[in-house]
Amino acid sequence: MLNKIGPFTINGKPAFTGITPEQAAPYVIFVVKDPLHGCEKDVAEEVADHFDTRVLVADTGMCRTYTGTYKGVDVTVVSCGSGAPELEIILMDFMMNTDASTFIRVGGSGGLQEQMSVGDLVIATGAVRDEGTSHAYVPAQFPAIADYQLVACMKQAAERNGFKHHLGITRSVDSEYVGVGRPARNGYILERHKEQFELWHRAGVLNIEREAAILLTLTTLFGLRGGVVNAIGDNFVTGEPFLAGAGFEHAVVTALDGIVLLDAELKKNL
Ligand SMILES: O=P(O)(O)O[C@H]1O[C@H](CO)[C@@H](O)[C@H]1O
Ligand SMILES: O=c1cc[nH]c(=O)[nH]1
Repeated sequence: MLNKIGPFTINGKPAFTGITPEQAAPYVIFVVKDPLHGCEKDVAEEVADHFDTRVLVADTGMCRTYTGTYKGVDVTVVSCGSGAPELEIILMDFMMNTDASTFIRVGGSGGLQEQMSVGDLVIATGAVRDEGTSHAYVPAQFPAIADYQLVACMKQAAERNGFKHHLGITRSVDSEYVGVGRPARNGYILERHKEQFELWHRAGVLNIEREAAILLTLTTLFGLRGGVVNAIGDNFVTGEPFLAGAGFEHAVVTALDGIVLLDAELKKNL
């Protein structure tokens, strides 16, 4: 093959995360560093504060990574930028250089159905691939599906914690404005943007955000375990206004407790 391209590495480590393979746990949580979660400090540190033990593995400025234990299970958490293009490169650092097998996005999203309140959780069973990055990998007909065991374990975790949650489809987009039906500057929005909003609402999609589809496409494509739990930060249908951090802690605990339940289930089947 003419193409002789090699991997991105700096000082022998994966360039974007700076992680060393042996410092990645089998379970990896990805969180977006943006102000929407209402965190005072780096959002990876917020998650790592739940761990029983933790080590700062790397901080490249683009990503901060902690690995530790939570209720006896090894877990890694990475904070990174938002959108599919950024999550792709972070996922590939882990997928190409470590034995991590379970990848979970914990984040925020906009509610698309009236029965959802700000602060509720959506555990995705799958994602609409309305972003661009996943289409570079595999045609649109290929489904972005969450791992059924991981979904079941996160659902059980949410139930045990008494967190109001919904299971269903999350739609990932690239445009947080007209792409989701949110008017841009001067109220700019086209009929097709409004139609798209109606379409996905009627199709029963629960929430919109930007990273679920790339994560679930790649984990499904590469035979890995993927899952997404997003809090509802605002609601397009009821007009309930955005509240920074609403439900984020619940999403974090749902993912962490879900991992503990999944780990026990997998060990039982060994
Ligand atoms: O709430 P977090 O997880 O940051 O993610 C949501 O918020 C971001 C918008 O800035 C989008 O990327 C969307 O996915
Ligand atoms: O809370 C959120 C996050 C992403 N997109 C939204 O519409 N709301």
